[in-house]
Formats: sequence, C-alpha cells, structure tokens
Amino acid sequence: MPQRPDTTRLTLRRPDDWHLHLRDGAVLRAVLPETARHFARAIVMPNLVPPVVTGAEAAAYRDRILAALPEGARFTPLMTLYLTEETDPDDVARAHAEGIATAVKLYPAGATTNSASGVRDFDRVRPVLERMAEIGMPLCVHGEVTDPSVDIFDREAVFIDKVLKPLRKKVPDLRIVMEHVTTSDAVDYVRDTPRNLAATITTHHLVINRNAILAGGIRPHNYCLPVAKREKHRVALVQAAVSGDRRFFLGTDSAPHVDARKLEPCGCAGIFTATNTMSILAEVFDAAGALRQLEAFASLNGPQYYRLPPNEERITLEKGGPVDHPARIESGDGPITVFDPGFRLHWRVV
Ligand SMILES: NC(=O)N[C@@H](CC(=O)O)C(=O)O
Ligand SMILES: [Zn+2]
Ligand SMILES: [Zn+2]
Repeated sequence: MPQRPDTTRLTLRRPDDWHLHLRDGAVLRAVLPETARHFARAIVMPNLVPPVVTGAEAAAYRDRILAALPEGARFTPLMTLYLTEETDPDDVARAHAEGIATAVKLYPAGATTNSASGVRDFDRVRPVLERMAEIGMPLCVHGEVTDPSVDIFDREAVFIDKVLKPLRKKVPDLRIVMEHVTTSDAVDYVRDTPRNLAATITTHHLVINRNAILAGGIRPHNYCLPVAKREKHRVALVQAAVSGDRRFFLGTDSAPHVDARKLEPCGCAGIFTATNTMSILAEVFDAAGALRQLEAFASLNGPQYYRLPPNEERITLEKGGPVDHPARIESGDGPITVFDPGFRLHWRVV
C-alpha cells in the first residue's frame, strides 16, 4: 500500500531564494537574518543606489553582506550585475569566471524601483548578451514594458511579445529567467518554450490578487511591481508552482522599504516577505494538496536551472496551532512591514 503522506510534518532540502533584495547599510543588517534563517543561498538583486554594475562593485557588495551576517549563519549570497548600456562584456565574463557574479539583471529603464540606469535600447546590450550566451551565464529579467501608454496590468504580457520573443530570436542560446511572473500569459509562454527559459514566482503573487491592493481601501503594503493581477492569473501561478515543472521556482522578491517610504503619497513598490515566506508557502501548497511539490519549487528546480547542486541540509516544517510572525521588523532607518497574507498560518519551520 502506498504510504500516506504525513500532513503535519514536512522535511525538505534547505530552500534557496532566487530573487531577493537585501539593500545596504541599516536595512541590510535588519533584513539579512530573516532570509539567512531559512535559506541557504539567494540571488541578490543589484538595484542599489547607485546600482551594482561591475564585478568589483559586486565583490564589494558581497563583502558587505557577508560582514552583516549574524554569527554562525550559513548563507551564501549569489551576486548579480545590473545591466546598463555601458556594461563591458569582458568585465561580466571575468566576474562570472571568478565566481563573483552568478547572473546579470536586466531592468528596462524606469520599469521598477531604482531602475533609472537600466536598458533603453536593447541593441546596445547585444554584445553583453551574446557573451553571456557563450559562457552560459543566466540573464534575470524584470519583464515589463515601460511605455506609459500601455496599461500597467498589461505590461508583462506586452513585454513578452514586444521584447522577450524578439530577444530570444536574436540570442537563442541566452539562458533567461523571467523574474516574478504575474500572469497566465507568462506561465504559458514559459511552458511553451522548450529551452533556455525559466521563471521565478514570488510568495505574495501566489496569495494576493489585485483586490488586495485596491478593494476596501488602498493598501500600499500590497503594492509591488509587477503589480498583482486578476484572480485567474493568481490561480495560474499557483498551478505552475505546485506542478513540479522544473522551469518554475521560488524567487520571493522580498523587497524591503521602510514604512515611511511605502506610505508616502507616491509610495514605492515592493513587498517584504522574508520573515514569513516558508510558512506562507507551506500553507499555499497544503491548501492545493501539493505539499510534496514544495521541495521542487523551493529547493530543487532553482539550483537545477542555475546548474548548482541542491543543498544537502534539510529543514522541517510542522503544522500546528496558529503561527504568529511579527507585523514589522525594526531597522536603524525605521520599521519595515512584513507581508500580511490575509489568512492564519499554521506551518512553522522547526
Ligand atoms: N518588486 C518590487 O516592487 N520592487 C523591487 C524591484 C523589483 O523587483 O522590480 C524593489 O527593489 O523594491
Ligand atoms: Zn522586478
Ligand atoms: Zn525584485
């Protein structure tokens, strides 16, 4: 007889976060322990001010992260380089060969928080992309067009047609990760693409749809980019995440901003989920009857696409009475609100 799954305890390989914002200074020191507690590695986003563009800048940022780690933490930051139209292909290749940079990050200029130095003319970065294709270095993409005439809820779908498809034709050997996908269009595109394309899915996009931002009052803490879409898109994301399909894996996009910056009349985009991500994911996968796929999504598919070994260590999650997480964490620059999924959590990392 097949063994009945144990639905109150779940052991999996230690997870990794394939899309994470750690910031710098006081905020870095406040948020890093939240990720290092559960995650072994993370792809660290380079959108600091000024951005992390060169290999030397990535090495210096990595050193600041390592210096901010709590005593005894076992956590490896995997660094990314912020792609600009001035990026030097040789510098990128060197940083990759030396193990300083794992990937390059493409922000269309103006698409999201701290993306002003991003790419306007994609032909100008062709030489970098071609070199990356040669050496097998992945490109992480913020997949939204910035054309103000395109509706904000359509910017991801339009990006696929107007930017990603042509780019993949021009540089077919480039290995791409579509970051934080939010639409069934992106899920379908990844599913229909046999090679060199994968996608990260965030914690919050598995949980909220656009009502969580706008219904019953405006909720800045649920505002991020790409903005959450209709319920049918959230359902498509959950289906992709629990499917076991190796091309979908966890990138929390945990993006801390101090509350003062979130609550301004023009508040910034980003949701901070590092603190309760594993509890939320267990709840989502449990509700979908797919707890056994959580390891693939959080611990196996990412390393496979990045051609890294999965972690040997294990973590155990346990289901019990309601689990409380702090509503906010303190940083030297002010409080940072932790994402509220809107339902009680019962899973905790033991
Ligand atoms: N996701 C967000 O809304 N914000 C991110 C940037 C990004 O990942 O696009 C940030 O840096 O705050
Ligand atoms: Zn982004
Ligand atoms: Zn991000």
